[in-house]
Amino acid sequence: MLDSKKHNHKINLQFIKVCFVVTLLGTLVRPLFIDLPFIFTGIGLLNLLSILVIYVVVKRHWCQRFEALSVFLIGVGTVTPLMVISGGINSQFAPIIPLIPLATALIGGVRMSMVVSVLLIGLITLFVVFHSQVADFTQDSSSQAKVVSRAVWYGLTLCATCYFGIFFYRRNQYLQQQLEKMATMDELTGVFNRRGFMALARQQLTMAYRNQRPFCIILLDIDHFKHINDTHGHDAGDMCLSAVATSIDNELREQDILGRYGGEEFILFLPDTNLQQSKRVAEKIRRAIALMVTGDEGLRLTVTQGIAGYEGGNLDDIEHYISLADEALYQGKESGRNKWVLSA
Ligand SMILES: Nc1nc2c(ncn2[C@@H]2O[C@H](COP(=O)(O)OP(=O)(O)OP(=O)(O)O)[C@@H](O)[C@H]2O)c(=O)[nH]1
Repeated sequence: MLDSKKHNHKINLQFIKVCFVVTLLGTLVRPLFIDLPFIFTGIGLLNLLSILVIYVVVKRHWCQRFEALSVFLIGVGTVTPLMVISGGINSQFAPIIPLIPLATALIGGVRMSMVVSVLLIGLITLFVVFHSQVADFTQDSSSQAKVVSRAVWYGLTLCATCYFGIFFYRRNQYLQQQLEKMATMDELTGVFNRRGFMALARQQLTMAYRNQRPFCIILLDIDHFKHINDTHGHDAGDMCLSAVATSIDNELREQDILGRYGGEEFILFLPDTNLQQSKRVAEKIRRAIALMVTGDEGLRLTVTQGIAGYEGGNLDDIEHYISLADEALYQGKESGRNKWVLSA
C-alpha cells in the first residue's frame, strides 16, 4: 500500500474511534444529567454497534474503495437518529453536523466534501419542512422562527466548514507534491534525481515485460568535465550541467525519462525503443551537445554514451541494464570519447 494511502487509512481509523468515544459519552453520560426516555440510550447503543462494525470493516480493508464513504456514514449516522428524536434542528447534537464536511474533505477529498455538504443541507431542509412531525422527546420549547433561523445558521456553517476542509485538503496536497518533487527531482538541472529516475524506470520495466515491448537505457557522461570545473570554476560547471540536461531533454519524446545519475552523469530510459532506434537518439543527443555553446566564455562540450537494451524475452532487473550501459560507456571513454557505444 502507498504511504499516503496508509496514512489516510490511519486517519480514518482515528476518526472512527473519535466518533465511538463521542457517541459513548453522549449515550452513557447524558442520562446522568437530563431525565430522558430510554429510547435515547437505545439509539445510542445501536449507533455504537454500527460504528464498531464499520471500524472492523475499515480496519480489515474489506471495503477499501468505500472507506471514505464509510467514515462519512458514521459521521451522519452518529448524529441523525439522535436529531430525529430530539427536536430535529433544535437538537443538542445538531452543532456536530458542520464538523462532518470538514472531516470528509480531509479524509475523502474535494468532491466527497461537496457531496456531503449538499446532502447535509438537504437533510437540514427536510428537518425544517417536517419540523412538526419530528418527535421531540426532550420536550424543549421550539418555534418555527427558531427552527428556520437555526437551519440558516447551520447551512452557512456547513458551507464555511466545507470551504475550510477543501482549503486544508488542497494545501496538504500541494505540500505533499512539493515534498515528493524535492525527493525525486534534481534541483540544479530540473530533471529526475537518481531516486526519482529509478522509481519510474522500474515501473516502465515491468510494463515493458508485461507487454513484451523493447526499451533502452542510455548512460551519458560529460567528457573532461573536471577540466571545465578546474579552468572555469564550479559555477560554470553547474551552468554546463543545466545546459546539457536541457539539450538532452529537447531531443526526447514525452514518454522518455531523463535523470541525473551522478555528478556529471545522466541516464535515460527510452520505452518502446529498440537498440536500432536508440542509436539514432544517442547520435541526435551527441550532435546537439557538440554544437552547443555555453555561457559568455563560449564553452564547448562533448558527451560519451553507453547503450543497453531489452528486446523481449526474459527480463533482468534495472541494475543489470544500467551496468551493461556503464560498461559500454567505459569502452566509449577508453576509445576516444564524444561517441556512443552499444553494449555487447
Ligand atoms: N560544477 C559541478 N561539478 C560537479 C558536480 N558534480 C560533480 N562534479 C564534478 O565533475 C567532475 C567529474 O570528473 P571526472 O569523474 O574525473 O570525469 P571527467 O573529468 O568528466 O573525465 P571523463 O569522464 O573521463 O571524460 C569532478 O571534478 C566533480 O567535482 C556538480 O554538481 N557541479
